[in-house]
Amino acid sequence: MTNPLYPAFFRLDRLQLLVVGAGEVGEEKLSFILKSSPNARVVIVAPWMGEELKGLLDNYDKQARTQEQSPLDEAGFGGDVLTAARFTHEAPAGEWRTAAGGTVIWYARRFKAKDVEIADLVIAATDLKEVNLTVHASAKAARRLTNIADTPSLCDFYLGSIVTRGPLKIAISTNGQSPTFAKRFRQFLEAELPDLETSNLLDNLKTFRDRLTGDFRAKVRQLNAVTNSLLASTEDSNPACRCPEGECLVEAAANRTASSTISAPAASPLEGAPDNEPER
Ligand SMILES: C[C@@]1(CC(=O)O)C2=NC(=C\c3[nH]c(c(CCC(=O)O)c3CC(=O)O)Cc3[nH]c(c(CC(=O)O)c3CCC(=O)O)/C=C3\N/C(=C\2)[C@@H](CCC(=O)O)[C@]3(C)CC(=O)O)/[C@H]1CCC(=O)O
Ligand SMILES: NC(=O)c1ccc[n+]([C@@H]2O[C@H](COP(=O)([O-])OP(=O)(O)OC[C@H]3O[C@@H](n4cnc5c(N)ncnc54)[C@H](O)[C@@H]3O)[C@@H](O)[C@H]2O)c1
Repeated sequence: MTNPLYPAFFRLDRLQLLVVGAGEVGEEKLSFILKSSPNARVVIVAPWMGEELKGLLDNYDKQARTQEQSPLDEAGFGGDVLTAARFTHEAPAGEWRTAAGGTVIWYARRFKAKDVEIADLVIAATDLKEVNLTVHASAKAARRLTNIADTPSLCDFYLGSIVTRGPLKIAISTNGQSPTFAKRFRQFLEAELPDLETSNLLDNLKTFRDRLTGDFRAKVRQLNAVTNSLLASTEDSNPACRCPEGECLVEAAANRTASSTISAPAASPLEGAPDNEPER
């Protein structure tokens, strides 16, 4: 079977999400969306909201009130913080904020075809096939990207299982064949990738990258050289070699990269290292 899916990483602080349905499936989808993108801008339309989802949103809101809000966008690219879209002539039944600058606004009523107009991305998560089909038809007529939860044949995009380790984001899909495998593989990767060390490794690599001078090819050569050991350790199938000196792979790489970062002069210390092709 071929697998022609094309992954991309959305900035949900810059896109407006509409979620139709706020029961069990809505809670499942939104919990993963907000876990990965707590700065998302979400409008929910559903006559009622499940207690679990309410509890989740209340928790985000409580944190937002107790923690200092980060006024600038989380991704660190700068740019304007966009305000959440809303149906201006209607009173929402609930409104929640997150410490990361996200907003969730709930309108307690049935879905209307025009609702899709405020959104870039539309997710239907109701238990009623005819409602999901109406959402699909309205969203597609307005050329919105559409996910009809748990109905692959109607999805423009699938939601994936997500691993976040600092700046590293890994999205997993099984092309719709086994969401349970996607979940298990996420759990496997989460256990394999220690949070702090993976973040440190990437932070060190950024520092190293920022210090590099020279032309593009020279930079690529040096970055390839300093990251080469990551692959070198995995090439050995002996599991003992994946964890040299009792450290896990990423931990060891983070330590090695930290010393390279500290000692990296403007000119390459790594001349003569393997000249790998840039992975582009
Ligand atoms: C990854 C994840 C992301 C998320 O939801 O955010 C996600 N499903 C998750 C869990 C999960 N979903 C289901 C179970 C029950 C066990 C089982 O069936 O396996 C479990 C496991 C559990 O809950 O433990 C039921 C289910 N799901 C779909 C169908 C319909 C069908 O297959 O035809 C049915 C049958 C419904 C029924 O029988 O009524 C379809 C889809 N589910 C997808 C995503 C998309 C494909 C992803 C991919 O390419 O792999 C796709 C195509 C569309 C979409 O929804 O975007 C999230 C894991 C998050 C995590 O833990 O990390
Ligand atoms: N991933 C999964 O497959 C998964 C996850 C959780 C639960 N489930 C199963 O699915 C079953 C149903 O869960 P669910 O979330 O689909 O149903 P649900 O009954 O929990 O929630 C339905 C939601 O749709 C909303 N809704 C109904 N009519 C609407 C309309 N016209 N416009 C807008 N919103 C409308 C309701 O207000 C409610 O918020 C559960 O019993 C559970 O067994 C599956």
